[in-house]
Amino acid sequence: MQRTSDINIIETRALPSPAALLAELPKTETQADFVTRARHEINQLIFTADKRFLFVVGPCSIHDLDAGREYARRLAALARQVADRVTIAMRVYFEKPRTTVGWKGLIMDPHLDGSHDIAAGLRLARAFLRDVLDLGLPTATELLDPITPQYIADLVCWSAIGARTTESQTHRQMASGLSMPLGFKNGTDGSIGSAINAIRAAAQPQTFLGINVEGAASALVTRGNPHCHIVLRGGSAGPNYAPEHIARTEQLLAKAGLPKSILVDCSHDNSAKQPERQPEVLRAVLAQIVAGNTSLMGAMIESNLAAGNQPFPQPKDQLRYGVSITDGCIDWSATEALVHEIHAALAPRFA
Ligand SMILES: O=C[C@H](O)[C@H](O)COP(=O)(O)O
Ligand SMILES: C=C(OP(=O)(O)O)C(=O)O
Repeated sequence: MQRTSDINIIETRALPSPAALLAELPKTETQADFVTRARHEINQLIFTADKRFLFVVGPCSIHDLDAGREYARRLAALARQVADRVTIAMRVYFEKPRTTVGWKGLIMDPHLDGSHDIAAGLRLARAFLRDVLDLGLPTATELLDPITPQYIADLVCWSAIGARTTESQTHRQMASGLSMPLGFKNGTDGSIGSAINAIRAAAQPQTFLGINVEGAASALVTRGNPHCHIVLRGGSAGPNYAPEHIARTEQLLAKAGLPKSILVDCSHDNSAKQPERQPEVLRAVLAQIVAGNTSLMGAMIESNLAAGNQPFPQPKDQLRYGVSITDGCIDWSATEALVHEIHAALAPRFA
């Protein structure tokens, strides 16, 4: 008989079930309480008149756990200094969507060598999330593969669906079952409509194919996630954080009957992929808030210990410490200065 399936599958590697990984790396009661409180606080910031600002900041991707932990320690200390006006969540990004191909993140290729040891990647990701939570820092990540959440979502305080997947039904269904506040990015072409449709779809009950905690193929029936909002990240036509873009987004949200809650990603097409331009985007957002805007709830920045990025792939022992292997980032001192700038800019709101 002619073979008609698996013609292009070379190998199938079994993974531990989510239940097995959760048992191996359980969360503590303290971590569960912290995640619950952080999600609640972020929801307050995004969906109510709470005056505090959500700042999602951290590396474009985590590839070196020691550098990631050093970054997290510094960020946790900084977060405590500004907590009265700014809630900081760390970008703990383990899954990278690629325009064509490239390294797909720590979960997919933790050894950075193309061996794609996903079981190790899931284990490292889970352990790292626990470490960040133990520092008292809320965790933020992009959820890309629809199976990944079963392994790590219990440790995630805020999540994003990226520009390349906001239009995907699979991701909207997944979002409808997630327990944390979640931002849908506008499309890479700049389309706001796909993110608004995504928020509406994710708010509805959905039934979709996935795995249960034992790893068995299952139909997952969701309640709908009421805590989804838009993230403006610019698009191929240019940035979308200026007052006219914000006003247009507010109009479209209102027309769709959605809360006017917007987070601006200062990176990607909002900074023409030039990391050093992120501060100017953030300052433009702050200026709008100071001028009275009430729909801008927060911002995101890609930041690392050191500035820029480095070519990848390259031999692991030649990688520079604290430098991104995906998108370029601003360095620690610029990040620290920006956080204090946000805190100072918000002073009139709290006067
Ligand atoms: O934030 C990360 C990148 O912009 C995204 O993963 C796409 O990267 P690429 O265009 O280099 O593939
Ligand atoms: C991939 C990312 O962003 P976007 O989906 O906006 O390109 C990201 O924030 O890492």
